[in-house]
Amino acid sequence: MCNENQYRTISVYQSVGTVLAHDITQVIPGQSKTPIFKRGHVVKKEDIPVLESCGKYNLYDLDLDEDTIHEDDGAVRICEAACGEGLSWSPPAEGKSDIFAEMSGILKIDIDTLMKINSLGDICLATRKSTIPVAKGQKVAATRIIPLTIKTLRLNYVQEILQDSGPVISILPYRNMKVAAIVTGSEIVAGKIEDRFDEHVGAKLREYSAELISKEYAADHADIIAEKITAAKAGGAELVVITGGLSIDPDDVTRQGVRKAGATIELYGTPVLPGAMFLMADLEGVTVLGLPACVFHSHVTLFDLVFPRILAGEKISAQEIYSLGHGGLCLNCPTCVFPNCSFGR
Ligand SMILES: Nc1nc2c(c(=O)[nH]1)N[C@H]1C(S)=C(S)[C@@H](COP(=O)(O)OP(=O)(O)OC[C@H]3O[C@@H](n4cnc5c(N)ncnc54)[C@H](O)[C@@H]3O)O[C@H]1N2
Ligand code: MOO
Repeated sequence: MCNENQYRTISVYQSVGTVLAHDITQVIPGQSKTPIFKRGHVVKKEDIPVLESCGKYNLYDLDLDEDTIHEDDGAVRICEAACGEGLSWSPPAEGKSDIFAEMSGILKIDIDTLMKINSLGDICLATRKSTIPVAKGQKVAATRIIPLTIKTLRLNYVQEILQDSGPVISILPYRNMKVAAIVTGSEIVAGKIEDRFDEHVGAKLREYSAELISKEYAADHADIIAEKITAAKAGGAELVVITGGLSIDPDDVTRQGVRKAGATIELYGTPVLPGAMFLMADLEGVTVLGLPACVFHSHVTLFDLVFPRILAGEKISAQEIYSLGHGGLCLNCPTCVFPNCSFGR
């Protein structure tokens, strides 16, 4: 650990003229937690009662040698080593730097390396959950060292781990994707039920700036659905979304249509609610998603977990979707805070 001689203690009553070795925090329970004095502040007579009110009776007068790194510099060095492209960080306050997304996309965390770093015990790297969609400017992580100072060698070791692994935190940006929609349902084709695609699924495509290149209606016939899928691919779709017809009625023939189009069904049936009847298929490199009608009445479904990741270029396996059963139950809260909840995490 650190050389004891570097940590001289001074009574606050004799501290006038002392340069503060670190930010000093004032906590007012239930109200605020702010650095009331910053590192480098020169203590004045009138500061003494304020320091007392924060419960500070002694201060450090640090004398760091070149083998020792201050907490503020430590935080910055961890940010530099842990962050990939598309991230920025705040100047340290109270020894901690916050890390922000510089672009919208999918947050990726190298969980194994994160665990390695945090298991060292004197480094804190706290992140949001991997694979959540984040918007430009959102906080995604924060870091600090635990002691006030750390040996340079120790931080060099952290940097070596990160050099070997590559960035622990990165953002996969969304691509502009051409999406074709096929809305199934003979009742919709006949005009008996008004199509609500645009306000539900369409809104989500717009939210992520995906390009809706076509929207076709298909009655509940496998051949018609297959034709529409073939045409969507020929029309340049990179992703085909088909709604409805995915549960257990005789009229639910979307799956048969996908098969007739020649696509390979990678997944039908999931442990995620809403989204149990979700389908995922591949048609010569074009992803085909079957969205059960829950997308028309639930604010959030499995589609919200999968769609942004596809836009970011990720290939999601059936096995990964099966693993979502743990955390796969949406509680349909009156005020939805997704993705900041346990759904799909
Ligand atoms: N006995 C069972 N009932 C249900 C099961 C089940 O396994 N056993 N599965 C449930 C699940 S899970 C889902 S999800 C729903 C819906 O499944 P489908 O994808 O087959 O939905 P549809 O039958 O095609 O439509 C249901 C309902 O929604 C209306 N709809 C469909 N598309 C649109 C649209 N574009 N705009 C407006 N409304 C639309 C449609 O007219 C139907 O009224 O099944 C559960 N039930
Ligand atoms: O596919 Mo359904 O969600 O379980 O509504």
